Amino acid sequence: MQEQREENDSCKEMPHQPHVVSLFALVGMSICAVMAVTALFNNNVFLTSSLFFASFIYFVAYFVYKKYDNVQLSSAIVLYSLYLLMFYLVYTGGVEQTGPLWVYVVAPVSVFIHGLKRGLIDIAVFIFIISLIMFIPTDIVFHTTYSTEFKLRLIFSFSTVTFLSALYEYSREKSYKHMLELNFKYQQLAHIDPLTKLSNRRNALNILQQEQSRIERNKEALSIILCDVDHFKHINDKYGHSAGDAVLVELSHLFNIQMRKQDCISRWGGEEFLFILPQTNAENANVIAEKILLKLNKYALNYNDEKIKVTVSMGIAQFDGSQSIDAVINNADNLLYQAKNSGRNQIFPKFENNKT
Ligand SMILES: Nc1nc2c(ncn2[C@@H]2O[C@H](COP(=O)(O)OP(=O)(O)OP(=O)(O)O)[C@@H](O)[C@H]2O)c(=O)[nH]1
Repeated sequence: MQEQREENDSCKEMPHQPHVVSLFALVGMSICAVMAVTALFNNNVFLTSSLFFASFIYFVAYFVYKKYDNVQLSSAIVLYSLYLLMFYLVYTGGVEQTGPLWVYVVAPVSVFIHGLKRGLIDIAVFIFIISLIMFIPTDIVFHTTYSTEFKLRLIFSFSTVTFLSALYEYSREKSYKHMLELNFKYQQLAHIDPLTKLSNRRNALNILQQEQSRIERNKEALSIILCDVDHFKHINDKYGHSAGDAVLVELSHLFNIQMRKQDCISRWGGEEFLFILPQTNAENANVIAEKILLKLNKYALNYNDEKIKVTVSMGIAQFDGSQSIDAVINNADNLLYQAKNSGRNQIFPKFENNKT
């Protein structure tokens, strides 16, 4: 149970930012539409229709995201239609050979959408194709020619922008991962007791709340055991505070061994522990509590060559969903108090099979 409830224990891949992809689609759609109108005024019919078509494709990308929530398909449409538009602009030269000026958009968009590795592979393929388009001489219609200086400078300056975009993306990914790690660490600190590494009181209460709704649905029994170390002050006074700490850590290991995987063991406070036992009635909880008591009675904890004998007292309360969590905890607390008052090293309530 504890394992399942532990917060994310690994840093996930950086997610694509769906909203930014839809924004790319909107911006692409608007810019292409404006450029198409400009080309229309310049009587460039072929460019006008190509840009209107590109604008429509960006609209499709936006629609796919909004209607079907398909970010991957929407990203692919945005990116590869951008590539096709750039190939077209480099091939034809656009208006007065200014078409290649737009290729710089490709670098940041590629690494943003596909991440560093895949983005750089895409860009390498892109550079290869525009080099082919520019350097391979052809007299096919609409193919424009550029000076060698222009072609080389375009490739070099585009590579520089790619390098800077990759650098930016690298530091963005790094800080994102660092942020996830910090987030994980603080979540751990908020839920785990630093000394024993058990769930803390807050986490135990969360778990009880979740279990309460489950019990209400499934009508299953759940028991809690409130367990307090006997005369712990005496252990601290006799062996020192560090020894007291070591006792708490050792007890936590021992409880972990005795309990089932679905049970939750938490440090309720000071020298007090709370066990949450799902699908367990009070009688069965008593069997587990008995096992712990017997184990401790035969056991002495080792601390700096000293053998420290430890006993615990426990109060068990069954939770059937009709009471409040506070009421069940109070019930267990009262029973623990009775166990203490009856001489400690025992469990309350007493059951038939209670050997103490
Ligand atoms: N070493 C150590 N001691 C702690 C910690 N938290 C609480 N304590 C000590 O636990 C002791 C609890 O003492 P009491 O409440 O009198 O209880 P007790 O001595 O166990 O007596 P009973 O519960 O009546 O059997 C106090 O001395 C606290 O200082 C901790 O994290 N480490």
